[in-house]
Amino acid sequence: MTADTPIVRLADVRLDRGGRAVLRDISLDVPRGSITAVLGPSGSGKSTLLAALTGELAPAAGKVEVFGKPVPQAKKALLEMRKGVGVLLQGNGLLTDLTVAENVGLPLQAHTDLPKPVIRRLVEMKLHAVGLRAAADLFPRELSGGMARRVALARALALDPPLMIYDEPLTGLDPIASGVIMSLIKRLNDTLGLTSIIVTHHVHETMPVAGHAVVIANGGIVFSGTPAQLEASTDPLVKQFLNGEPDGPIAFDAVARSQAA
Ligand SMILES: Nc1ncnc2c1ncn2[C@@H]1O[C@H](COP(=O)(O)OP(=O)(O)OP(=O)(O)O)[C@@H](O)[C@H]1O
Repeated sequence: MTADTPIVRLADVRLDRGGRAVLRDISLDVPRGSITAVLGPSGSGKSTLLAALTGELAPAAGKVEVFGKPVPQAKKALLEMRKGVGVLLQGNGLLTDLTVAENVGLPLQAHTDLPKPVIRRLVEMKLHAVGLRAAADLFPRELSGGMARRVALARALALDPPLMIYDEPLTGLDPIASGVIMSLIKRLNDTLGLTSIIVTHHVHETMPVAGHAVVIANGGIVFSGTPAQLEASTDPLVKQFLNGEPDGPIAFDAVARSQAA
């Protein structure tokens, strides 16, 4: 992989779920060091796209490459690739019986042979990176929603993955905590030299930190460009999504409505 190789590349990808195509003709390059926002209304296929990047879902057509190589199908090779991909899941996934430090240390214990004092030191560094060093001995129930998200972020960073994927990182957070998380995502990306993909429907909170935005709707990519280009777009589909309008070319609640009618 050269410095110019995109960290993630999708070429003419089709992704199926339950025997039907959810996304078609998806082509996308994520350059090293960038922050890319993948936006789209509920049910548009954001999680499906994520599943393709982490190798949970094999493409029905086209190529999905991470770190310059096709995402492996074989279990061992896939696990190896995943060590390089930090994923912040929607639900945080913290284990309630473990302290903050123990939660953050889990990936290091599972995937390295490092001695305990080294793991402890690395955990301290990760907690410091998210501004929570003082919370090391607390249990998840003692944390606010924003703190818990930051602990989950520290854990996702534990193995120093070059690629971070954030799945709806703002769900359930108030505006202040949301602002903290977004600036943290940006700061970590820039200071640690990461590449970040943020999958979200929170357009307005995400645009200030993103360098590139992709909107998926109606089974494909309907916009790809800078946040400024997104803001200036006159495409009715993009405008409907940005303005949160129920009526327009995006049929995002078509099923619910026809059932309700
Ligand atoms: N395992 C599955 N089997 C069948 N259909 C599925 C499966 N998973 C998702 N789908 C369908 O694929 C489409 C895209 O779903 P997906 O969860 O990727 O959307 P999303 O954009 O992540 O939505 P949200 O923002 O609500 O999480 C939906 O129509 C959904 O019903």
